[in-house]
Amino acid sequence: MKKNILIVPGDGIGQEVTAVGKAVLEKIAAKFGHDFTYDEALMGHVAIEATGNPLPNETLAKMRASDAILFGAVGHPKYDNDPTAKVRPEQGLLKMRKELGLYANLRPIKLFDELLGASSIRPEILKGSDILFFRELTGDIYFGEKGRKNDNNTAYDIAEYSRYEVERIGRKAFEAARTRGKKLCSVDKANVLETSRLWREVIQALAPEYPDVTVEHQFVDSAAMMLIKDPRRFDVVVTANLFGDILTDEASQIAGSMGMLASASVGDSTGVYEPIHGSAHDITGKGIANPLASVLSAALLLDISFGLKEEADTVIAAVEKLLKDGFRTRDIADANTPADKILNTSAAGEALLSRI
Ligand SMILES: NC(=O)C1=CN([C@@H]2O[C@H](COP(=O)(O)OP(=O)(O)OC[C@H]3O[C@@H](n4cnc5c(N)ncnc54)[C@H](O)[C@@H]3O)[C@@H](O)[C@H]2O)C=CC1
Ligand SMILES: CC(C)CC(=O)C(=O)O
Ligand SMILES: [Mg+2]
Repeated sequence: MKKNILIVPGDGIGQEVTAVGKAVLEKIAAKFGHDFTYDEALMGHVAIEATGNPLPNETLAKMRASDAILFGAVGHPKYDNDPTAKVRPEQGLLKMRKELGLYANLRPIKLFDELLGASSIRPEILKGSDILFFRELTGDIYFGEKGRKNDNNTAYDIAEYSRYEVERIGRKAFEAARTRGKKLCSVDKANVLETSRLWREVIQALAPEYPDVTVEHQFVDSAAMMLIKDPRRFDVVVTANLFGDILTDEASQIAGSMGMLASASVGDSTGVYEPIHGSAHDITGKGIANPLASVLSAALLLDISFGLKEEADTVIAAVEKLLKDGFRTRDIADANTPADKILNTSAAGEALLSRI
C-alpha cells in the first residue's frame, strides 16, 4: 500500500515519543511491503519560535495533503506560566482539530494484563477493564467565545453545542457500542448545564435507532467516581470535549499511566493519531518518557486510516510481548521490576521494534 504520512512531533516529549511511533510505522512498512513516505511539519512552541504561528499555513497544507498524521504533543512552560500570553502552542492544536473537522476523538482505555500491578487501583477492581471513550473534539467551552470584560475584572468562556454536533458524535459512539459490549454511557451535567440538556435530548432521540445498545446517562461528577470505583461497568462512553478531556486523563490510571493511552482524532478529513498526554515538561529531555502511547497511536493509524488490521494487531502484539518479557519504562514499573528491565525511551523503542 502506498501512503504518505505526516509526522508532527510538536514540543517536549512529543519529539521523543513520536520518533518511536514513526520507527514503528517504518518497521511495519518494511515487514509487510508497504510504501509509506514521510514528511514532517512544525506545530506548537517550536512553530511559534520558527514562524510566530503555532499552526503555520505550511503545516496545515501538508496536513491536508497527507493520508494520515502522527502527532506528538504541544505546550511549553513559557506559556503555561504566562496567563497573559496572546499566542500559545495549544491554539495550534485546537485550530488543527477545527480546520480538519476532527470532531471525534477515540480514546481506548486498554489495560494490558501485564500492567495490573502498575496502577494504584487494586488489580481485582481493574482486571478486564476495557473502555472506549468518544470525546467530542471540535465544540464545547474550548471553542466558544472567550474574553475579559468589566475592565479586565471578569473572564468568560462560552460553551455551545448544536444538535448536529451531538448527533454525529453520538452516532459514532452507538455504532462502536454495537460492535463491542452493546453498552453506551453518555456522560453530561444535564442537572445544571443547558448544553448537557441538549446533549441528553439528542442521545435519547438516537437510542431507538440502536435497540441492541443499552444506553445510560450519567452525570460527570459521579462518572468520575465510578471510573475508579468500578471501571468494568463501562463499555463505550460518549461525552463532551471538556468532560472527555478530564475523564480520560483520570482513566489513564486504569491503564497504568498517561504514557499508555493512544487516541484517534477523526472526522471530515485526514485523521490525526496522538497520545492523550501533553508535552510533559517535568520529564522532557530526560529520555524517560513512555513511547507506547505514540506506538499505540501508530497502530490506530494503521487500523483506522489505512484499514491495515493485521499490521495494527502486529504492533499491539509487540507491545504485549515487550510487557510480558518484563520490560517497563519508569512510569509503569513497580516495586517488583528489576532495575535492568527499566528502559529509557529509545531503548524501549528498540526493544519494541525487535518484537515486531
Ligand atoms: N495534546 C496535547 O498536545 C496536550 C498538551 N498539553 C500541554 O502539555 C504541557 C504539560 O501539561 P501537563 O498538565 O503536565 O500534562 P502532561 O500530559 O504533559 O503530563 C502529565 C503527567 O504525566 C506524565 N506523563 C505524560 N506523558 C508521559 C509519558 N509518555 N511517559 C511518562 N510520563 C508521562 C508527565 O510527566 C506528568 O507528570 C502543557 O503545556 C499543556 O498545555 C497537555 C495535554 C495535551
Ligand atoms: C489543549 C488541550 C485541549 C489538549 C488536551 O488536553 C487534550 O487534547 O487532551
Ligand atoms: Mg487532555
